[in-house]
Amino acid sequence: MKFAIIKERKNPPDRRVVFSPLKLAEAKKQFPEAVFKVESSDIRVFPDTEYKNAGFEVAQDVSDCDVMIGVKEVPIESLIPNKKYFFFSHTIKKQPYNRKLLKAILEKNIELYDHETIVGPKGFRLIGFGRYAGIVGAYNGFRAWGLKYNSWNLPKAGPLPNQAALIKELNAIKIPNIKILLTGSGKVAKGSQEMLDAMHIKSVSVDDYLNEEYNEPVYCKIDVLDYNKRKDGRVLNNTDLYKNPENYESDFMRFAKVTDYYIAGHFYGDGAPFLYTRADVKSRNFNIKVVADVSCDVDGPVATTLRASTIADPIYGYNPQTETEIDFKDDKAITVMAVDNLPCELPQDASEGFGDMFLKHVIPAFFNNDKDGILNGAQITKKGKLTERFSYLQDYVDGKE
Ligand SMILES: NC(=O)c1ccc[n+]([C@@H]2O[C@H](COP(=O)([O-])OP(=O)(O)OC[C@H]3O[C@@H](n4cnc5c(N)ncnc54)[C@H](O)[C@@H]3O)[C@@H](O)[C@H]2O)c1
Repeated sequence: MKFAIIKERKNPPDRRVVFSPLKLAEAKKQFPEAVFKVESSDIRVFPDTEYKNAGFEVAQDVSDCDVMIGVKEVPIESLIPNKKYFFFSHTIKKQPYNRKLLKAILEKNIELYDHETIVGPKGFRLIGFGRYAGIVGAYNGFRAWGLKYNSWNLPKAGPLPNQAALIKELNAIKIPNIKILLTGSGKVAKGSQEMLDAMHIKSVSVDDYLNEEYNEPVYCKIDVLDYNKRKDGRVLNNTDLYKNPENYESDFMRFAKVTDYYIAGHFYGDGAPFLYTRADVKSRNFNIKVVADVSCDVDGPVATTLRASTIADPIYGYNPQTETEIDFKDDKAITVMAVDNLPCELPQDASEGFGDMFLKHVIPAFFNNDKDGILNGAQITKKGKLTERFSYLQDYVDGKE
């Protein structure tokens, strides 16, 4: 089996790669029978020379390989017919902008496997970048705070080499005695928490957070049952909320009253109460000044997020009275950082993590007859047709919806 690590061609460029030179060497060691070839790239976070030095062939032409492994969508003109491809295709939610791509994949008899559709036996995704989003999101929020209040001037995350460098920057500034709220219990929240802990910011309980004053910065990490309550007053469990969101209402304002900097790292389930609405933000009890919205559900549960922002221009202001965007430095503004592709700002670490996940969960399937059904479950197209699991995309491909 011959695998190609392909060049990213999407714009703006994504510097991540599925295998760093180090992880590719690990893959080769574990699977000596596999051949790995690297397509030359001048935008990848690891230069060609590092792959060459690790003993891999780097070439302009990888059309002799069987399996093409990339990160983002491959432009139609670069798709090589009759190959297997792995990348984030952004087609499974019928995204209109990628309809032509999926059509071309079928026409070119390509077997498409999407990183998003690679799931374990319980249906959980095996490839995800939440942790890196949480790491960069927390950092970007502190950066936004410094710019808003002219208290420090942190560099952007993208040009810094790795998480350790972000932590070094944060540890060189003096955070005032603010209260920091973090929502979520998954990978994003964990990534943000890593940063707060690395800054030695004290973690406090919900009760203390709501009631105590501190002469140091503190943070509180909360989950769904902290910021939602059942309308009938009963206290049940997370599953009850996931299953019956209509029985709940938001209990977020008690946190908004005391919070200065809010990091949104939760997963928002459809039908759940909004954490805070535009009306809530108008309240005198809403004291949040900076929001790093990593969850980034636009015009929804975190009402200050009017739109996703970009790595190039990550920060904007929200005017609570007019419910519109203003300069984030304006006195009236709540400052919002809502970049929706944060892992791209940490390409080196995210690539190392990508390789770990891909080597653990996907590469073995090529050599064990796919005994756990990883490839079978993730496959979107086969012999010019949609697979059964993805047959719901037929109308989308045909341009009927
Ligand atoms: N801005 C970015 O660049 C970026 C990058 C990655 C992820 N995200 C977003 O961040 C959010 C969190 O991602 P993650 O990787 O931490 O997710 P995750 O899958 O690791 O964690 C989700 C958590 O939510 C819980 N959960 C499951 N169903 C739920 C429901 N109905 N309501 C509330 N909680 C539920 C799960 O038990 C789990 O603890 C997602 O909305 C994701 O799209 C944003």
